[in-house]
Amino acid sequence: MELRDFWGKSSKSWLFLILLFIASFGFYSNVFNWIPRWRQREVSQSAQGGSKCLLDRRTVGECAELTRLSPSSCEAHHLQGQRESPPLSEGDCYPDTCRVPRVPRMLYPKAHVLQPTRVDVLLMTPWFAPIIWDGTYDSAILDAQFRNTTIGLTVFAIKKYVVFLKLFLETAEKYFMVGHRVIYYILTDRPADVPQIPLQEGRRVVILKVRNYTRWQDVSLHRMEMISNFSQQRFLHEVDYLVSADVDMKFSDHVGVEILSSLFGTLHPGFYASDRQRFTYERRPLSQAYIPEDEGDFYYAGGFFGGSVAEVYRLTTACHQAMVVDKANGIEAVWHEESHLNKYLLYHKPTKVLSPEYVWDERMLRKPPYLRRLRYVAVPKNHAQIRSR
Ligand SMILES: CC(=O)N[C@H]1[C@@H](OP(=O)(O)OP(=O)(O)OC[C@H]2O[C@@H](n3ccc(=O)[nH]c3=O)[C@H](O)[C@@H]2O)O[C@H](CO)[C@H](O)[C@@H]1O
Ligand SMILES: [Mn+2]
Repeated sequence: MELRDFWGKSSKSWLFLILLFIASFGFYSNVFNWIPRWRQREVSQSAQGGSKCLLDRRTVGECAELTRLSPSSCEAHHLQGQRESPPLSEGDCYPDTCRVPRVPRMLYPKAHVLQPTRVDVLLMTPWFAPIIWDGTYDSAILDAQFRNTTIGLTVFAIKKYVVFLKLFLETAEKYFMVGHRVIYYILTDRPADVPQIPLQEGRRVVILKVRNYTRWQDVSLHRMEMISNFSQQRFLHEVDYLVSADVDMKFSDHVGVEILSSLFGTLHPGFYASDRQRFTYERRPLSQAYIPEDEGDFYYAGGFFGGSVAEVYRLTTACHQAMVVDKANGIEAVWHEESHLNKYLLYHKPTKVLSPEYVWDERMLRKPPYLRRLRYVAVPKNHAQIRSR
């Protein structure tokens, strides 16, 4: 082969080789670039299973809650509808900035600044949490605000208390969170005795089998532990808010999303007008539920409380741990888990407080005129008979 020919041919080969090299370099450098991106994606997906929302330091559970209500906020960082493992740190959600609700165009009567909706009852706690009374809110606005929210209602029906389930569920279908997604979590030792009730669309029953206890007080006390455990196992992944309710009650009027907030408690119907010295708090310093005479905001009922799953998880875990300490010290708080609930809500101020409209007992109490609606009321029960084995 002549030299010219060689150079003629080989320069073409060289050119071809150089081009090939450049092309494959470009390809591989992209591939190597993608690898860290893959890794990053894996990390961010596992971070979703971790404990923080990367975007704004809110707990991920609350971020998921926020995502559903204000889709612009966290969505970029989280797969929609996917919930996270339990947020374990405190102080990472600021009650008045947790949620900025977005609503569509709506027509409703304008509020009048110089015409208070109620003048006969307290509408706000000293820490600016609304107290929920009839006439103070507009359900249409709230329903829009809380659209796409799923509410879990936990109710225990252990041993003979299964008899209360039918009326409880039937009345809940009529009055509880109508138009919203609801999961009834029925915690029972007798799954076969859970009645079948026709449910509206978007609502379902989940039966969770749990153990029973000989003493009724232990059943009541262990509710905190069980709610705490199930919050971690499933509630955090399945619902936005949790409401814990006694089963020996019935709904008798609207109970809707006006109650929902990070953490809410209900004014006990027997004590809403009392001085704090008369509250039946635990008064023995040995108990973890101890509250001194000169402290206390309200006396809250053990039979109706709730909040975001993250906050209910914190509350129930703290109350359960306090009860474990009490047991080790050989003391049981005077009103069982209700005493611990009151201690917790004294030092973790609820973001909404429900008026006694939300827990009432018509046989024990005379209805005052300012109590316009009775929404959730006690069903008569024979204590000796129903609490026996
Ligand atoms: C309306 C209200 O605020 N009620 C509270 C009040 O008593 P109550 O006298 O209403 O207590 P209770 O007998 O209703 O027991 C509380 C709940 O525990 C469950 N249960 C209890 C026993 C049993 O054998 N099986 C069973 O399933 C059931 O869901 C029941 O509703 O004080 C209790 C603690 O002393 C609790 O704080 C209740 O929440
Ligand atoms: Mn009860």
